[in-house]
Amino acid sequence: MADQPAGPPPGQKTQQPTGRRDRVHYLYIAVIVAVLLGVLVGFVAPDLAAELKPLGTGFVNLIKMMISPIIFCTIVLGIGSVARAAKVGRVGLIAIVYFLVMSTFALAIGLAVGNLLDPGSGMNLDPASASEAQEQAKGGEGTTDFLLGIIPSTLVSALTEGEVLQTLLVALLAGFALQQMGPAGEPIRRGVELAQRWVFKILAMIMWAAPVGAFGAIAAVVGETGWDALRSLAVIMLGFYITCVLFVFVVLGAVLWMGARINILTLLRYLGREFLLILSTSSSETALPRLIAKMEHLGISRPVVGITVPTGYSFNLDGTAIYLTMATLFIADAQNEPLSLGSQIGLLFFMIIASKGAAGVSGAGLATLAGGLQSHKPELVDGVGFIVGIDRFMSEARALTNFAGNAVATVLVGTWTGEIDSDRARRVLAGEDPFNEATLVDVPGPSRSEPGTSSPGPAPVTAPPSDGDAPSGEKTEEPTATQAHRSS
Ligand SMILES: O=C(O)C[C@H](O)C(=O)O
Repeated sequence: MADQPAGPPPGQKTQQPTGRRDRVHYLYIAVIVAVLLGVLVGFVAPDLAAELKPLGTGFVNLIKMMISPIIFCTIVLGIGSVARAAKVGRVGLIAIVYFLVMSTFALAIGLAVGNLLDPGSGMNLDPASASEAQEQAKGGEGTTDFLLGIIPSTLVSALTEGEVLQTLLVALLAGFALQQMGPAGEPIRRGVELAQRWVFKILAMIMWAAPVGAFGAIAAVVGETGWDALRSLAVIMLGFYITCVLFVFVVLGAVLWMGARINILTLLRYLGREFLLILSTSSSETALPRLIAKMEHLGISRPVVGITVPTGYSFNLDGTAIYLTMATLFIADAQNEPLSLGSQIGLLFFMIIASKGAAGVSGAGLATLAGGLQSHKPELVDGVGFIVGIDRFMSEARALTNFAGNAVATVLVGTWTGEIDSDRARRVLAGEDPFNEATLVDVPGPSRSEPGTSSPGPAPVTAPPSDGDAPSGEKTEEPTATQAHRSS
């Protein structure tokens, strides 16, 4: 194995402060217990279960309120990475084109599998509270109205109304304006970066309400449709996991082999420790600093890693993309509102844009789904409540797939631009040149928001994953992995 063993090396302490890690595990266990309790209540006391529905709706609303700030920060900072990527010419262009193609392909796969499995059909759920939105939607609007609707009444109302397209428009303008300001805009960029950390912290706090939301949502769904609900939820969950596995091994595997003649298994094995980390935090961003370090260790040049990894974390979230289309079809079918082919194509195009506002922190995929539906198919948005009970488990698969997608992207961009030392890559993947965890303290190069900027000396390490609620890219305020080792 090229990497060091997945567990802590002998004699060294585990890399995370265990107290914080345990908190994440408690949350995970709490969600599982809540889901089981919800199923029980749904079967035993369906009337009571119906009364519990607001718990799920409340949780979805909490998530929904986060969508505008998440999209705004992700896009504003993402524009910075794309602009910098574009400046470095070929590398940036190749990365951006690859991201667009692959994430669109992932969205299309989600649609295809959603159609194939038809997981929501037979649930016949009553979208009662969605009726108002439905009426609104059925009111119909022409193309002109639609286009005019993308323009918010004020710059800030885009952020307060929760309209995805309006938020995207304002975020794009803000991002490009910031770029044009050059160094003078640096304080604002830092402000947005801080705001992003703040927003992710709020999202992490909201995730602590997940057990309550999951309990209410599952109880209400099971109370309404009994075994059908469980069957449908099991089908979508299993279907999503299998799709992600196939996507990683077949799609990414084939592209990686054709593009770089590297076996996906050896790459995944090299990144084994990071996958474990993501599994325990349900957030791909927690492994971002380590991905940067490991890709450089693999022999990919620092500028390529510095451009591809951070930009990919904004624009290449393959797992989230698969989820967005698949979950939308599930919700539509569950509410007996199946989407026509035209509608599905419209959804695809909408999600190509909306998915770029997603982020690699736990719950972000659900927020993007809720926000996307709110803007594109308001009659479906309440249906997010049906799926919220199992979101924590979906989040894992999203995060793992997102991470694998960005690792493969980095190797491919490195290969296509001739910026990889192939001999070194071969040696590293063969286990002849193992990654040294100690180098993590001195990871040089960019942070998430400063792609492409390679610092001459050691840069402050972005925080190693410390808990499921810390977004990545945070400058460390806690001991880094190796600092923790050293001080222990
Ligand atoms: O971490 C990610 O990449 C995705 C996240 O876990 C999510 O819940 O959407």
